[in-house]
Amino acid sequence: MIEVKNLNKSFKGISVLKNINLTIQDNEIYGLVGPSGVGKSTLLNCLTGLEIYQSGSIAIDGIKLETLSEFKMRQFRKNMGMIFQNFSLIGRKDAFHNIALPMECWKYPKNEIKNRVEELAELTGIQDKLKCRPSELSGGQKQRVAIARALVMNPKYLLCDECTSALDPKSTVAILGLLKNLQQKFKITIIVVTHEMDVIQNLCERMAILDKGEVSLTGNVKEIFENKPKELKELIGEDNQRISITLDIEDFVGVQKYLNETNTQYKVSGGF
Ligand SMILES: Nc1ncnc2c1ncn2[C@@H]1O[C@H](COP(=O)(O)OP(=O)(O)OP(=O)(O)O)[C@@H](O)[C@H]1O
Repeated sequence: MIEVKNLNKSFKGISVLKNINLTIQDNEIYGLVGPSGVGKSTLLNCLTGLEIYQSGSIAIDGIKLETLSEFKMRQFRKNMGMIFQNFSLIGRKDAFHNIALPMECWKYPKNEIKNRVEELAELTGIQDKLKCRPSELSGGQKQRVAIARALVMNPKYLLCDECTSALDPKSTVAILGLLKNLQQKFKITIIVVTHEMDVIQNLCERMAILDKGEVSLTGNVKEIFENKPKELKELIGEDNQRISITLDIEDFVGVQKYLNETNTQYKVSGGF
């Protein structure tokens, strides 16, 4: 379980995350959404210990990250897989060695690495691509390599930062299906940062909306999209729709009646 309490993070005195409180349960798929620049990636980086924070606390399975030494933090990071929009693969290595990289860094025996890479390649559907370099793969295949690499150390958490934003709709659906299957197979907790509301609705059970560095709303995805609270409307731009129409005075009376009956806000300006 991830528990974020009163988290504050700033860069060079400029506050980015303000008093963030979040709880993410084991084995759930949790969505983080919010306008560009609101601090979503920064929050993910705080969760993986890649960014320090000025105050507050992040406890993952009861371990407070702010208390970990550098060595313990490195050990802890084995538990956190990450995938990104740009895949972050190493261009000169083939898919096999991209996936194997974390295990090689931790000096696992070669046969163990081979077995694990082949198992994950099969699960992610790239068993015939292991000798290909990233430049020889499609976007969807690159993301499958990145997912396999993120899971190679058998992490408990998988953090996805805009992981389908660079993919076409068909590849997006395939990757979302793959993530769901892997979540069930390995019983991992997945945190998804995205701009795509379809991704949230298709993949996540609960979600948080970040606004101006703060959590403006948390809750069940289905309920939030059914009830459309103002926080969601603001995010998807439905709160503020303005249309401008020109009417003859005779027509205006009927339209005005309708606007009043439907509680629609309007402004009248006259002219010839
Ligand atoms: N290393 C850094 N140094 C200084 N400022 C940073 C750094 N990283 C991020 N920021 C700033 O922190 C704010 C939040 O950035 P972040 O990337 O977390 O936003 P985001 O919500 O993920 O945005 P997007 O949806 O566009 O990816 C931005 O104003 C950004 O410029």
